[in-house]
Amino acid sequence: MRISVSSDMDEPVARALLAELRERGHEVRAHGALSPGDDPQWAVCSEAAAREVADGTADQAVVCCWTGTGASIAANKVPGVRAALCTDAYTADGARRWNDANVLALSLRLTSEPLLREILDAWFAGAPSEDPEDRRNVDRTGRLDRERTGL
Ligand SMILES: O=C[C@H](O)[C@H](O)[C@H](O)COP(=O)(O)O
Repeated sequence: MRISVSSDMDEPVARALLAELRERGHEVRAHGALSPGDDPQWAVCSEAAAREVADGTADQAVVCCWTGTGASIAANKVPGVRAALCTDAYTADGARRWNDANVLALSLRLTSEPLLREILDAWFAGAPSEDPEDRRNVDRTGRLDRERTGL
């Protein structure tokens, strides 16, 4: 899978995320503090990673900041993006299953390396639910994108 990764801080867990994704065979593109010369501000690098999902350059993205809040807010402003701030594996599984989330947001502060691996296991094992009610909910969030973009 092609995964865009952003972080506003060059923290050990963000480096571990890059390594873990590469070890799992993903093609990784880094943004922000993980890419020399990039603007590391969370609003900028999270948007850059999320836009790659929206335009099809990436299949998914993982966006990180200290709390995960700014990264998830910025990513969710990009039409077509459904970013989920996940602090545990159960939430990551639900985000893929029920919300068809295509961007994983992580807190650099809360996510230890073992927890990171659990979250990634659940995220990549999860597939979107085919339950019609779940689909209706996800589709309805697309209506908000259309309202904002006029498309
Ligand atoms: O939501 C925002 C994030 O948690 C940022 O990572 C945080 O604001 C970083 O703050 P500073 O750059 O002041 O350390």
